[in-house]
This record gives sequence, C-alpha cells and structure tokens, in this order.
Amino acid sequence: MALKNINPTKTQAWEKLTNHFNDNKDISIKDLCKDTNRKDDFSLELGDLSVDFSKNRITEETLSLLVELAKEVDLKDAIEKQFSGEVINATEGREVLHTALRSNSDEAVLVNGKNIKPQIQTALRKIRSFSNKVISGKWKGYTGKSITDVVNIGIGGSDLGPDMVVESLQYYKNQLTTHFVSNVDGDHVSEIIKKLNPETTLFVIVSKTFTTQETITNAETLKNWFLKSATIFDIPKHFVAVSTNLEAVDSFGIDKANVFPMWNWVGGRFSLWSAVGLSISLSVGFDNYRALLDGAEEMDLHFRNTEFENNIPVILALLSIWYNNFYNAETEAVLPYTQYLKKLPDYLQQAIMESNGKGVDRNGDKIDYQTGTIVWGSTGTNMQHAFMQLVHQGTKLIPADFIGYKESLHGLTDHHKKLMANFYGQIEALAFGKTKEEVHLELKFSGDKDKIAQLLPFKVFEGNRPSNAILFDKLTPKSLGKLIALYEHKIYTQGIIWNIYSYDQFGVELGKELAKKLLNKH
Ligand SMILES: O=P(O)(O)OC[C@H]1O[C@](O)(CO)[C@@H](O)[C@@H]1O
Repeated sequence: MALKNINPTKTQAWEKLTNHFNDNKDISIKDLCKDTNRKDDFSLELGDLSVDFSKNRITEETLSLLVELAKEVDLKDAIEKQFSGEVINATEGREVLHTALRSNSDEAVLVNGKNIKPQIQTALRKIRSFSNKVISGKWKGYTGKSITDVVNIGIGGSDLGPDMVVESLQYYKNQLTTHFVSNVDGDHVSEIIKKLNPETTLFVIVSKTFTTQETITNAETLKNWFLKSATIFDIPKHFVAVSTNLEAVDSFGIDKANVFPMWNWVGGRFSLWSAVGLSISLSVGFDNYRALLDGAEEMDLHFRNTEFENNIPVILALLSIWYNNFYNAETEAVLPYTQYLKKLPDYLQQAIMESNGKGVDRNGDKIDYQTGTIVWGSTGTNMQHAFMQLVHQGTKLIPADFIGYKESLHGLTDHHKKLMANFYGQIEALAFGKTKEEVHLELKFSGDKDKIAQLLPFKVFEGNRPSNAILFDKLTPKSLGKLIALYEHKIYTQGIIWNIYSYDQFGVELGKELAKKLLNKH
C-alpha cells in the first residue's frame, strides 16, 4: 500500500499551529526557562544519549500540537511501511530498507516475496572476512607485500558516508591509510596518486550504478596508473567493487569474487550500512563497523516503537518544521563540538538536502509551503571564531543542533573542560542573550558616559535563538551509528509531514545530462 497523501497545511493541527503561532509570537526562551522543571520536561534520553530541547520557542501546547500534526498525517503508518519493506520510494518503485542492514532481529523483511535478511548476513560475513585478511596483512599485493593504503573511489552517497565515518572514527583506526577520491576534477585524483605505491594499494570502487561519470573516470585513471607498474592479471589483488551492476563491474576487469553487493532497496545516501561501508570496516575493523550498525539499530528500534512525545527523531523533526514552516527560518546549523565530526555537516547536506529538497508533493502537485531546510555547519570551537557572529547577532533565525560528548577520547581534561564550557556558553548566549541593562552595567565601569551610549546597541544580544543540545557520553562507533540514524529518521519524518518523496533525487539528473551532451559536442 502506498504512503498516504495528506497536505499538511490542510490538516486541523496545522490550523491550530498557525493560530498558536500567532498568539505566541513574542514567546521568550528566557521566560520559558524560568520554570525550573523545564529542562527535565523538555529532555529525552536513549541510553548514552540525551537531548535537551528546552531552549526552543515552544510550550507544552506547541509540542502537543506538533505531535498532533504527526498523528494526523499518519506518521506511524509511514514508519511501519518503511520498516516492513513497502515500496515507499514510489517514484523509483523501490523499498527503502537501510534499517534492515543493521537489524539483529530474526524478523523477516520481504522484497518481492523473498526474505532479504540472509543476503545481508552473507554480505556482512564477506565484509568481515575480507577486512580481516587485509588488516592482518594476509591479503597480498602483486609483489607479495601487504596492503598499506585503501582508496575509496565513489561520489555522493558512495563517498560522503564512508568518508565522514572514517574521519569521525579516526581514534579507532588501524595501520591502514584510507583515501577518498570523488571529484572528477583531475587535481583530486592526482594529489592522491602522489601518496600511493601501486604494490601496496587497494582500490575500492563504490558505485551503485557503476555508471557515474566521476567514479568511472577516477577508477579508469587509477587503473591506468596502476597498470604502469603492474599487469591486468594483478588487478584482482588490488581492485574490488561495491555495486548492483555486475556486468559493468565485470567489463571493468574486476574479479567476480571481489564484488560486494549493493541492492536497489538501499538509497545511495543511506548506504554506508551496506558494503558501501567497506572502507569503514577496513579502516576501523569489522567489530567497530558492526558496533556502528548496532548503534543505528538502537535508534531504529526507538524510532519505530516509541510514542511521538518521547521519540527523539520525531521531536527534532517537528521542531525543525516549527521553525521552517511557521517562523520561516530557512537554514539550520549542525555544530559538533569535536574535531572528529568535522565532515558531519557535509554528509548531512546530502542526506537532508537531496532527500527533502523537493517542490512537488506525493500527488505530483506543486507545493505552496516550505519543505527541505538548508543545512550547514562546522565544528566548535572553530566556528565560534567564524560564522557564529551572524548566528548571535545577525538578522536571520538559525536553529542549531549542538552535538557534544561528556568524555574526551584522549583524556585531555583541561581541553575538554574548556570545549564543553564553550558548548554550553554558546547555547546560553543564543537563548538568553544580553540585555541593554546588562550591557549598561558592564560598561558603567569604564566610566565614559558617551562611550557607553555609543556602544550600547552593538553590545546587546537579543537572544531567543533556539538550539538543541545533543549530548553523548563518548564518541564511539556505536554512538556515531546512533547519531547518524537519528538524522536519517528525522529526514523521513519531515518528508512524511511535508507530503513529499524523500528517497528519490531526480533533481540531480538534469545537470548530469547536460554535462554529457556538452561533452559529446566537443
Ligand atoms: O553510487 P552511484 O551510482 O555511483 O551514485 C552516486 C551518487 O549519485 C547520486 O545518484 C546523485 O548525486 C546519489 O544519490 C548517489 O549517492
């Protein structure tokens, strides 16, 4: 059965939310936070994760109306349809089953009447055995040497996910050096080639379709470079592929035994949980890779089974809709307070903007309300010295997710204390600002009255800028899996409420076609 087709703006909840918004336009986060129970009332926990969303322009009533909206569009039904393998990606005629990839349960998930769980297990065993061989040095290159470098060749979902996770889990990395080539710009591949030795490099070509121009161009360039020192008979020792297109993989010259499966029921930007994550497993070992999947599964179970009032991805999705559709906030910032997550904003840009950047509804009609948010961000504290001026005092409303960790990985407690003081300091500054009176009091001590009057307006912080504090105990493969899955489910929840299809991406096609035409002309 297809997903329901309900225009959110025609629901009763939307009307109530509009009235509620008009009645509460002047709501102040500072005033709301005077309630000493607010933090408890507006926080949720899931094991090592806590989400404090008390510093938002919401009351209990806002929340219950937003939840009413989720119920009225029958989000529950949509969640069940996704998990149970219905064809919810209707425009491409596909199931959407990245959740099955990380499931440890015996529950069968049927695609065309066939349980897909056994093939997932087979693929995982293949990833494990291959990773173990490469990491242990048993897998030898064409001159008998062990592998030292892994090059992931892919783009979009076949690059951003693995690249972000490998970067984020650097602390858990083994001796292999992992590189990512994505851009068709030859400078990218050239700089990577400089670092490689053909005798000890493993190339992982990741392309669901195996037709993507950038990936195939980079793969051919790397193969030609490899063949300057080796022969075609050496290719099986150095090239493996992850793809659904077995024919194209074969004609590239890759041994059948070296092909890892991909499936049509996994979308590119949700594919790091499949063999697309092979370079993650190679980089941090299979056990850590499995832990990443387990963390995601914990979030899946929470998302599927928890009532909306206490459902973390649902609440974050609803808050985002509140600002996007009622406050007209166009962008959202993602601000991880760990250098390890520096690639998270880039990854989320594809996940969120390729999914929810849609202008027609599930009926095919042009939409007259706002959908996908613009996502951007960077790591704290660096960004405090870059773009945060605009977030604090600019003219735009930019809801922000602060992501932090209670414990530092390297045990540099002095650094961590300072880092987290900044984390909370920023949240507080955004929410509560600094009043004229406070500034005045501060300047009073400088003694110069003219100077006080002159500087006052520039030093005032209006505050009332919303943010969420997403806090984990520690950055581990498991907690990272949980965080990524949290955003995945937030994306789907928003897509359902906006009545769009989140799992296709026709918008990237036109430019590709035109580039091809132009290429053929010259
Ligand atoms: O894995 P493939 O088929 O090379 O596609 C790469 C990427 O291209 C897109 O289709 C469009 O950018 C993404 O959705 C996908 O992740």
